[in-house]
Amino acid sequence: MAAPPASYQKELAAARKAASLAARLCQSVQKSLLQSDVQSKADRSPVTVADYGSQALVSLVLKTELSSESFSLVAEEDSGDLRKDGSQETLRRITNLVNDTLSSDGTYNLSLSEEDVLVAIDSGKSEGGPHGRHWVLDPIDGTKGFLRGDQYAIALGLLDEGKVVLGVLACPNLPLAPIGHSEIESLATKVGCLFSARIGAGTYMQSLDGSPPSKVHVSNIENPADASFFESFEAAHSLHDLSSSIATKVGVQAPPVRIDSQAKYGALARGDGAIYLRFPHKGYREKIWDHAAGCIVVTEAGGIATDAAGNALDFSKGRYLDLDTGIIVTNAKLMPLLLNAVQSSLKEKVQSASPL
Ligand SMILES: Nc1ncnc2c1ncn2[C@@H]1O[C@H](COP(=O)(O)O)[C@@H](OP(=O)(O)O)[C@H]1O
Ligand SMILES: [Mg+2]
Ligand SMILES: [Mg+2]
Ligand SMILES: [Mg+2]
Repeated sequence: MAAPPASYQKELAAARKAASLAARLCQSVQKSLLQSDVQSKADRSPVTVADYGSQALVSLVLKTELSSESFSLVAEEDSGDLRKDGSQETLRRITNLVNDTLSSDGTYNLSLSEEDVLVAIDSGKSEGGPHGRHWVLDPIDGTKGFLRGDQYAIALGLLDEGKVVLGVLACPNLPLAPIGHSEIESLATKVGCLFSARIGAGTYMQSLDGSPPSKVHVSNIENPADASFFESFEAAHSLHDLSSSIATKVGVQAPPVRIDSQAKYGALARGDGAIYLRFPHKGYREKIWDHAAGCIVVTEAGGIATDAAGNALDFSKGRYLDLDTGIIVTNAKLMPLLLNAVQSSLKEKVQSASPL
């Protein structure tokens, strides 16, 4: 008899637990961020004690909860810089953060040494690929937003035979109420959302402090004039001019909503806006941890995510996404219009760049 199809329920519960704990660690750091908490990586992007602490925690919780022999994790950070001279104080701070978060939760009777933390961080070095199961983690997506006190997410997905089968997005600063409509945003709005999705089972949102989950769905807007769109806050991450030309072409009237991280996918999954456009500068290669969890959160809520050529995102090629320019996300009704506008704006961009 054939084995029943995997339901991934146990894995999803472990992923929720891991991301919620990591969110707790990140929140405590964001409240009292010190100058010495922030380092610069070799590519000059920022990394903080919270990125490292979150990665160590998630890796530890998954291993403890699932006790599976073959554990593979594809994650953004590694311990290289932490092992260098002069990093002892940073490593001590990360170790304290991880241990404090574990003991505040009380579920695990664990106390980690500095070496344990380095090993936990480095268990994220897997190359992923088309076979078997691989967890995919961005311990803090939107580190620049995190540093500004804005949006960020802990993004955790699971690949099985190259496909994303579950995803969890913890967004500690995302309001529970819809965003993008300034008239209903107020300082009193409660924040902290946890999105979770399982293949074939839909997308749910709950508050990070433990409200019961409720099912969410993408916007069913058909007329682009009623749609609003999301893009990166950082102009260095996505071409704002290009998305503005696409939005104009398709008939969007509202100004872009610019927020950091995969919180964009979460907000889209619950219908806050109808479109997400991402067009990195030439030569940038997208990493799977920047999209795996977000992608299933939005597709299980009824959305579609493709590259600029309309191809589904392929997570089976290792640590990088192999795609034609850009990522576009919207509902099934708007996708054909949006794809046309994308193609036409990209053509104009090439024509205006080439010498006469
Ligand atoms: N030049 C660039 N172009 C596009 N994306 C970039 C980039 N430099 C960094 N990124 C990615 O953009 C992510 C944040 O996305 P967003 O702009 O939607 O907030 C970063 O994730 P991290 O913050 O995890 O490093 C990083 O992986
Ligand atoms: Mg990221
Ligand atoms: Mg990150
Ligand atoms: Mg980073």
